[in-house]
Amino acid sequence: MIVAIDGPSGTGKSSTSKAVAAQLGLSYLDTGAQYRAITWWMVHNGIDLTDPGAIADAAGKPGIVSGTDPLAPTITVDGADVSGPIRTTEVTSKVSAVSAVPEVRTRITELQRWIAESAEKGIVVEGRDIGTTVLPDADLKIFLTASPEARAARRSGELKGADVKATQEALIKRDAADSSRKTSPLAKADDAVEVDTTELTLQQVIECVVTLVEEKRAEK
Ligand SMILES: Nc1ncnc2c1ncn2[C@@H]1O[C@H](COP(=O)(O)OP(=O)(O)OP(=O)(O)O)[C@@H](O)[C@H]1O
Ligand SMILES: Nc1ccn([C@@H]2O[C@H](COP(=O)(O)O)[C@@H](O)[C@H]2O)c(=O)n1
Repeated sequence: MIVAIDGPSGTGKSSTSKAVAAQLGLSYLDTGAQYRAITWWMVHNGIDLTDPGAIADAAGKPGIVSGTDPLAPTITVDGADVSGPIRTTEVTSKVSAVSAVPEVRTRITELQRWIAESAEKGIVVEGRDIGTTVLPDADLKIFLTASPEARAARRSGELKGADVKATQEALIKRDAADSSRKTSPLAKADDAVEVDTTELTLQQVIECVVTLVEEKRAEK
């Protein structure tokens, strides 16, 4: 069972995917963490992120490993735990420039496909292009949405009182960059089920996705 969950920033992909995977005994892959990890490495190593050529040249250098236990997901770069550093505002503001570079996407996509193929009990993979590009044959594709206001309120709550307006502007800017890049942009696959989470609690979204997975399992 391969489940692809895509959608814009702050729609609840990570929270939902982790909970669904844990509940159903599946592995879990946070593909955003991989793009964040490669971005962190580039910042750390002084790569000029305004130069796509420099990003492309460096794309193959960091060794990125994702742990896929939904109860304790991990991400390392060259053996170092970067789960904290990849969540800084600096990495968040720079990740779209790195993830837009085709050489970065080719490398990370290969890694994601290998991880999905190796997941013996099945996997929930979340990101922006999983249903369209990475795993177009996934058994179930979900596209989560929510209003910009709801997403900004959720993120500001998480960032302990961050300004809601500034948070909303930042996430709209990141979504615009991710949706407009040439190589595998953020997009809903034609056969994905769209779930608008604006008026739903996280628990309701989890239940909805669990039901959809169980229906697919019953069909197989
Ligand atoms: N339906 C919901 N109702 C209220 N809060 C929610 C809901 N879904 C998720 N959240 C909260 O919103 C925040 C963002 O959720 P999450 O990190 O899962 O989103 P995401 O889509 O993975 O974001 P990103 O793509 O930026 O990583 C978290 O604090 C989460 O607990
Ligand atoms: N499949 C994906 C997943 C993510 N990205 C890029 O990574 C950024 C961070 O993602 P988060 O889910 O951790 O917020 C995101 O803004 C994209 O630039 C991607 O390109 N493809």
